[in-house]
Amino acid sequence: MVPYGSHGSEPLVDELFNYIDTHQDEFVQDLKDWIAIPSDSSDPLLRGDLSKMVEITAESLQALGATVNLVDMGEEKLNDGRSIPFPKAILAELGKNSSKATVCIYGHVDVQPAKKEDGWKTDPYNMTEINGNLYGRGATDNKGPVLAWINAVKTYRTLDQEIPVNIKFIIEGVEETGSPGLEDLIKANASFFADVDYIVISDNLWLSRKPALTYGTRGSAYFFVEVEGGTKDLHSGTFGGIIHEAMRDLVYLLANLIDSSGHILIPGICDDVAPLTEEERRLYENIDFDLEEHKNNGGVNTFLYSTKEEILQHLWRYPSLTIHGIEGAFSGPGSKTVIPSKVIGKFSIRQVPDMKSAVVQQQVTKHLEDVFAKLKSPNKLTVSMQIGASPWVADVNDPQYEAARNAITKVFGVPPDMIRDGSTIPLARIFQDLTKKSVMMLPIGGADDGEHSQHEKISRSNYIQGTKLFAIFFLELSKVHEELMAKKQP
Ligand SMILES: NCC(=O)N[C@@H](Cc1c[nH]cn1)C(=O)O
Ligand SMILES: [Zn+2]
Ligand SMILES: [Zn+2]
Repeated sequence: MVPYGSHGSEPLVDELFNYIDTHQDEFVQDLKDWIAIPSDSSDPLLRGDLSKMVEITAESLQALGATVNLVDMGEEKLNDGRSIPFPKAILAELGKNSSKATVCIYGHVDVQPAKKEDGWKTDPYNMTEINGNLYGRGATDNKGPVLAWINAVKTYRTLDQEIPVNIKFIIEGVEETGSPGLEDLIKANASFFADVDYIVISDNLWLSRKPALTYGTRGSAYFFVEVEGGTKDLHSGTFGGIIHEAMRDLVYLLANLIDSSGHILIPGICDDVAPLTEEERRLYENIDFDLEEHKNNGGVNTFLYSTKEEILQHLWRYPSLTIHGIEGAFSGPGSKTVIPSKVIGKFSIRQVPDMKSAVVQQQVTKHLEDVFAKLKSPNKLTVSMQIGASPWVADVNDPQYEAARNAITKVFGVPPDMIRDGSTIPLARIFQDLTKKSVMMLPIGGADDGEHSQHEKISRSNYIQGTKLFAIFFLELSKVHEELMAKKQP
C-alpha cells in the first residue's frame, strides 16, 4: 500500500481521477441496481424492500473492508394499530489510526414515494439515462450521493492506495419520514461518535450550475390535524345538509393557516425569527442564483417575491407553511358522492433560527383550537406534531469547510458558493447538539435534480465528478487536519 504524501499529491490525484473516469459505467450500473429497489419509507407494504436496501448497503460497505454494525431501531406504530419494525440503521467504520482525522459520513437509502401514474416519463424504479441524466427515484436523494462516497472509497481500495482519513458511516432508512429514533441511536452509541472529528452530509442540491457548500438548513414541524365527524362514511344524498361535515371543518381550518401572499396566519409564529443583520443581508448579493432558471426547474410561472435576495431569504431564513394533503378525503377519479367521516389534514412549517419546535407546537395547537371553537362544531378535533426537527447553521470557519473548498476548486475549477438549504436534514442539528462536532453539507446534486418530484435525476457528470470530489476531499481534509494538529503541538 502506498502511503499518501510519499510521492507528492498530484500523481495520486491523477490516478484517482483516471480510475473513476474509466470505471464510471460500473458506478452507473451500481446506481441502477440500487434504484431498482423501491425503498419508500412511507409505505408499510414496502418495508421488506427497504430492509433489503439497507442490507445491500451494508454489504457494499463490508466489501470495502469496513466493520459494519446493523442497529435495531425499534418498531413503527401504524394508524390501524399494528406495529412493524423500522429498518435497521448502519454504523460502519473503516480505519482506526489515531494520527489521522476521522470523518463520519451520513446518508439515507430510503426514498420518497413514486408511481409512474404520478406523471413520470420513465419508470421511477428502472433508472434510465437520457441526454446524460440518470432518471429514477432516489437518484439524487440520496442513493447517488451515498454511492458516490462508496465509489470514492472503492477507488482507493482497488488502487491499493492508503485512505488518508479514518471513515465512519451512519446510514439510515427513515430519513424521508423525519428520522424517528435517530437521536436515541446517537445517544445510545456515543462511543462510536466519540473519536469523530468531522461530520459530512451529502443530501441536498447546488443552487445553480456552480458547485456549493451548505452551512445551514431549515427545520420541520410537521402537523396532523384530525377532524372526526361520525363512525362511518355517508351518502351525501341521505345525510348532506343535515350534519356537520368533518371535511368542511377541516378545509376551514386549513384555509386559516396561510394567506395567498404566503403570510402565515398563526399568531406569534415569527416572534422568534432571528433578525436580519446588515452583514447577513450582504451575503445574498454575491450568490449565483438565476430566478428564471429556478422557475423553470420547478415548472412554475411566478414566485411570491421578485428579487434574488428576497427569494433566498424566504427559502433559508424565514419560515414557510405548506399544506401537503388530506388523508381520508376522496381523491380518486370519478364523482363519488361520499361524506368522509374522518379526515386528517397534513401540513408542515419549515422552521428557522431561533424558532423552537415546542413553542411552534403550542402556537399551532392554540390557533387551530381557537379557529375551530368559532365553528361551534360538534365534531372532534385532534392536533398532533409528528416531526419536530430543528434548523441548523454551522460555522463556516471550521477546518473541513476549508478542505471542501480546496477539493471543490480542484475538481470543478471554481470555488463553491456558500449556501443554506430550505429543506430539512434532522440529523444535522441533532449531531451538532449531541456531539458538538463540526457538521458540513457537501452536495453533488444539480439545482434541477427535482428531489421529491416526478423525473428525479442526477446527471452522470455530477455523479462521477461528485465521486472525484469525495476522493479528493479525503486528501484535503487530511492536510488541513494535519496543519491543525501541528498548530496545537506545544
Ligand atoms: N433531502 C432531505 C429531505 O428531503 N429531507 C426531508 C425531511 C423531512 C422533513 N419533514 C419530513 N421529512 C425534507 O422534506 O426536508
Ligand atoms: Zn434526502
Ligand atoms: Zn428527501
